[in-house]
Amino acid sequence: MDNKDQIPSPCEWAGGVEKFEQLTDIFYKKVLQDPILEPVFRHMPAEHSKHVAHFMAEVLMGPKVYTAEYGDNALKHMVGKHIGRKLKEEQRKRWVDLLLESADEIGLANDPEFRSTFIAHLEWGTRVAVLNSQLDENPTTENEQIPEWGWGEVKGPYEVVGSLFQKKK
Ligand code: HEM
Repeated sequence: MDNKDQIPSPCEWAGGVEKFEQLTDIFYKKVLQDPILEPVFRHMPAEHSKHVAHFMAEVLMGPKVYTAEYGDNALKHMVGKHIGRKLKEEQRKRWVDLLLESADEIGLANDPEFRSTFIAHLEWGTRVAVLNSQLDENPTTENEQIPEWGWGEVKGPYEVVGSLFQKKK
């Protein structure tokens, strides 16, 4: 087997879909206590937290649970939820801060490699959400796939066994 087949996805490395459900569960409890974010999320449906967990896990190359829930237009549905909301940088920043606070509280994997790829996804995703929220129409086309976010430039923790500065062959 090619060695690459044994590399865990970031989702798997972090503990799978359940870990992301745990993360968003505590995160949205904080959101509803937060003066900057509460007005944005006050009408969210009860299942919102789970849906965001499923989306995040799928992006981080986990099982396609979000796609299974919404079908071929899953990405369009997700993007559509942000359209027209006119989100502000202050709200985006607080969203990221509270999510990272929640990650530490539930003991989400905190190795440099996982956190680096995770924060890169959050930076990208939240900035895209703010940009999309300024639009009045959904730019996503039919059947557009949910993006995949891998280990990126840091490679995975599988490369760091033994020594932090081990040379790659
Ligand atoms: C990586 C960043 C983000 C991800 C992965 C994400 C993911 C999602 C998903 C999957 C949904 C749809 C949930 C469903 O299917 O029912 C959603 C809806 C929503 N998101 Fe985001 N989001 C992100 C960033 C943000 C930010 C920064 C804000 C605001 C500060 C935000 C505000 C909302 C709101 C208000 C909804 C609609 C909630 C409702 O149905 O009432 N999102 N998001």
